[in-house]
Amino acid sequence: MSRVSQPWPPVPVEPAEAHPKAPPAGTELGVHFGECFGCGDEVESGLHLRSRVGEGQTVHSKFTVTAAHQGAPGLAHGGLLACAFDEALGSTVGNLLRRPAVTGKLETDFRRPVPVGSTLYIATRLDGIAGRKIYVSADGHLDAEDGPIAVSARALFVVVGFEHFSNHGDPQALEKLAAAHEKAKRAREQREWEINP
Ligand SMILES: CCCCCCCC/C=C\CCCCCCCC(=O)SCCNC(=O)CCNC(=O)[C@H](O)C(C)(C)COP(=O)(O)OP(=O)(O)OC[C@H]1O[C@@H](n2cnc3c(N)ncnc32)[C@H](O)[C@@H]1OP(=O)(O)O
Repeated sequence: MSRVSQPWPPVPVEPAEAHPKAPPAGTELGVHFGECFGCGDEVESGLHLRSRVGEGQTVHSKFTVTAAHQGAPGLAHGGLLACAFDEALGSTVGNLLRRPAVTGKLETDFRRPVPVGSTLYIATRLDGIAGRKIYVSADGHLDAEDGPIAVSARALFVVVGFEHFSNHGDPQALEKLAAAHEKAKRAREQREWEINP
């Protein structure tokens, strides 16, 4: 079986410019939702993926594989690894472009086994935009930022309106989340004012 992939992005794209209010390089990105399986603090067996903005429309994420993430004994489950990429890619789109978007397509290449106890360093880049379609890809390096690539992924995210989440998800939980974000934003602005009135 050939490993040669289709051209990427598969359609002509515009360069993906980061939003003017996107967090700058070096920013540690917080948890976007405590109950998120990918990054949430409240999910004990979750991935607890952590991300930092890199230079030039990139984000660097990492997570450590635990026994809760096994498929074969001692090895990470492929679906769990795909989940880590969904989170890393989605966080890159959400934070750098600041547009609500959902995963339309996610493709993964599993190149090396990922043992329990290892840390996957995921480097994600924005590849381009075509209307509502955002193309993004990532490489997951084993145990170091420049370690061997164990998994690669490419995804299409589709921009949606906020009603996507209220119509199809849990509107009450969404309101609570929006209120918590607003509170955190006000606290941040207050701190910035105290430092630099
Ligand atoms: C102000 C914001 C501030 C943000 C601040 C940052 C905070 C942090 C942010 C964020 C962190 C988040 C981290 C989480 C990460 C995890 C993400 C997930 O897991 S998302 C859950 C899984 N995905 C779903 O549940 C989608 C389910 N699918 C759908 O709802 C629809 O199918 C949807 C929306 C994807 C598309 O439906 P349609 O009716 O709106 O649009 P149509 O016309 O079908 O598609 C639009 C275009 O996309 C193409 N398209 C859609 N799906 C495709 C596919 N599978 N393959 C190829 N093309 C596809 C279509 O061909 C069309 O292209 P043409 O415009 O005609 O050129």
